[in-house]
Amino acid sequence: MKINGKPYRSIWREDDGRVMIIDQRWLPHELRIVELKDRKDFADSIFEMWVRGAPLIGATAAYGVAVQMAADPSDASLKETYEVLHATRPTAINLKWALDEMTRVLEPLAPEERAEAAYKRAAEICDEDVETNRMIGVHGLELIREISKKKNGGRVNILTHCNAGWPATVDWGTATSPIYHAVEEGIDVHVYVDETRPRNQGALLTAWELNSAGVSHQLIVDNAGGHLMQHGEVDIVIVGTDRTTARGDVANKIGTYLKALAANANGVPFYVALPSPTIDWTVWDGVKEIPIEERTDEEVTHVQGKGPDGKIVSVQISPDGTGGRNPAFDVTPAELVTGLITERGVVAANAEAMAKAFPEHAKK
Ligand SMILES: CSC[C@H]1O[C@H](OP(=O)(O)O)[C@H](O)[C@@H]1O
Repeated sequence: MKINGKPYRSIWREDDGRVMIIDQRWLPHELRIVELKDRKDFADSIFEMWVRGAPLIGATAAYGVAVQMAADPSDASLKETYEVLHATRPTAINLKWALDEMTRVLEPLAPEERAEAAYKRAAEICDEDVETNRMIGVHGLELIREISKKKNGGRVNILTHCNAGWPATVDWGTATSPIYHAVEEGIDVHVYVDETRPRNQGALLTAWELNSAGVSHQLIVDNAGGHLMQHGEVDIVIVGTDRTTARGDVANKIGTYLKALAANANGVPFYVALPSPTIDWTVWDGVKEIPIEERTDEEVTHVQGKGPDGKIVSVQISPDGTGGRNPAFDVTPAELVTGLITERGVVAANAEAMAKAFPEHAKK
């Protein structure tokens, strides 16, 4: 996507070999581009959310393996790197998917061949993510186009939660890709952006990218979505996911489940933009089986923003002595999901439809 007219990906490798990211902790107020130099940088960048979003976490881990292979391509190093990076965040399955993929490619190679092969595969994973998300946009556009036609070209109101946009991926985003494709086609689209406490990925990142792209949008508090749906002001909900099970249960940022309940109660279609590396074919019941990351109290008791002097500050919003509980994700059961927007098309949220769309993964 473009920032001030200049195209960016969220992670890239410079011609001189350095791996660069946009440190998202400072957006939208500061664009800080940093090099990830060693394995610790990569682990810190994922755990501390300099980069975040399931597909981007996977892409970052892939490059983390490559940088480590350049430092030490031994079997022990490859195994330890898998463990170190895998331990950073538990919910997004793309992390394990990318580490498994890098291991699959590198394990059979002689150590001296591993660094070059790792960088090549990491770059492919990034390019594949971009194309996957573009296709999610192409298929999701159909849904928006249908609503627009039903409204005789009237404005299509879309609600999204957290940031499943360009900063959550290498490019395009997943939930935002259909939006960008619809705007490119000239469809009148308006996006209600959930702020998404506690880290406000919606307020800080989704609003920023939509603003940069000139897409009509308004920021809303997390608790306003149900009201807007009750009053017919939301035509479709499109969210991302960090892990979707083989039967279509969807783990996504905390609060997604509540939006799905409200959508279901008000007859609003609830779609999940789902790149296939985010499907965990090994789990069935998302509520029982998907590990939900618990993050720090401070993310709940404090909020970050730009102070009067323009500096980014974190302020305490709750009394001294008040602790917090901070589950970072929840699981929306498949029965609340209208459909899964994948790179291969819109698929019903059930095991049979998913296996048909991705036969290479269907249990034999
Ligand atoms: C396209 S995946 C985006 C997904 O990741 C976010 O979580 P986090 O910001 O904590 O990495 C959120 O669940 C988004 O929907």
